[in-house]
Amino acid sequence: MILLTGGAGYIGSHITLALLDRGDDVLVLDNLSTGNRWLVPEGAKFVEGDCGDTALVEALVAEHGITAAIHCAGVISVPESVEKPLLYYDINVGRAVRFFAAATAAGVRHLLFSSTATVYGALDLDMLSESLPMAPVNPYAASKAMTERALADLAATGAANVAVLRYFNVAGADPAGRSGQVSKQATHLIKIAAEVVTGKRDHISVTGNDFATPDGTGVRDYIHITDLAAAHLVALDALVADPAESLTFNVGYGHGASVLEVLDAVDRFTNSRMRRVPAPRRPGDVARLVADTSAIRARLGWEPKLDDLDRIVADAIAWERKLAARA
Ligand SMILES: NC(=O)c1ccc[n+]([C@@H]2O[C@H](COP(=O)([O-])OP(=O)(O)OC[C@H]3O[C@@H](n4cnc5c(N)ncnc54)[C@H](O)[C@@H]3O)[C@@H](O)[C@H]2O)c1
Ligand SMILES: O=c1ccn([C@@H]2O[C@H](COP(=O)(O)OP(=O)(O)O[C@H]3O[C@H](CO)[C@@H](O)[C@H](O)[C@H]3O)[C@@H](O)[C@H]2O)c(=O)[nH]1
Repeated sequence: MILLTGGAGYIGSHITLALLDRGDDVLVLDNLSTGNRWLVPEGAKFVEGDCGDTALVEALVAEHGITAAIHCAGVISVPESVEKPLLYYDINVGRAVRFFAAATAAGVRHLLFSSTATVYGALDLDMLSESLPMAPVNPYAASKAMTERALADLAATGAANVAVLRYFNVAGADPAGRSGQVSKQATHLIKIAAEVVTGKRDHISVTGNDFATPDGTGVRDYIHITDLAAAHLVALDALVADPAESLTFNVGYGHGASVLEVLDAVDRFTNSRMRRVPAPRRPGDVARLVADTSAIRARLGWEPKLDDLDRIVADAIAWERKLAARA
């Protein structure tokens, strides 16, 4: 049985689906702070609780014979982290460390952690490779970098082996429509654009047009959620196959799109033009984040299947329409 925190959220629910699809047993632990109970896929066990609750985590590991843990629970917004830094250190460092301590104390030997491309900071490079030093420039990124460091130190003791996956910009939804992103206050570009398409909002703000990029807007490496989820399965298998090895991988496609290119893709899909309103840069934002993906491809044999911005946008909008019909 695999323990997965944050499984009532966007990414965790898709990883749960991927694990269940291949026949693994999954126990989801989530405090529903941003997640939704109805997003936890049927077939997974669910416990409502905090990942930093040591007694609860130890009891769950013992009761369910947990062998591996995937830690997706966390707070995720760069601008919010600038406003509320200590919340980010509390949840993404404090509670994460307590979670890993409790899990390993109770006997879990394989750990997988949701990290982020933003740990690289504001390097002006075409591609970011895992060999670069972490240089976070906002509290969200710093919180993830600290937990990465704690896990490296833990792995060095031999208590567990660890896979750190540095996600680039995750978007889209399960192609079968079983899950997708649900946000009370969306902050992600493609999610917000999809809300404009369904009429939940009347415009999109383009936050910054003076970055050092070809069209002045931020460039990101958008990856389909289904490809991201698949990376967790192969990473988990690698941890189990070689308990002496720990791994750190970028998970992206290796090419970027600007904000304007993303909005063009949405307009292509709807065959209309959404209202674009210029807005100031958001605090903490960097110009460009694009993955060097050679390591995960070479070591894990991971290959994307849905590497297509139009496909990502189409799946995001299909999910948004489903949510709108549900409301
Ligand atoms: N969305 C992205 O583009 C992206 C990119 C890089 C990394 N990440 C990381 O992926 C992970 C998942 O992100 P997401 O987009 O699915 O966000 P999300 O908000 O949809 O999911 C997070 C889940 O964690 C739960 N949670 C939060 N604090 C908790 C706690 N203390 N105990 C138990 N559960 C708790 C929430 O209720 C929610 O269900 C995060 O760690 C995030 O930093 C996301
Ligand atoms: O209404 C909006 C929202 C965003 N943007 C821009 O769109 C780009 C992408 O922004 P967003 O979708 O919010 O993603 P990021 O700020 O890049 O952060 C995401 O991607 C990171 C990995 O790169 C993750 O670590 C974070 O958790 C996740 O929120 C940036 O240039 C933003 O300035 C806009 O122009 N208008």
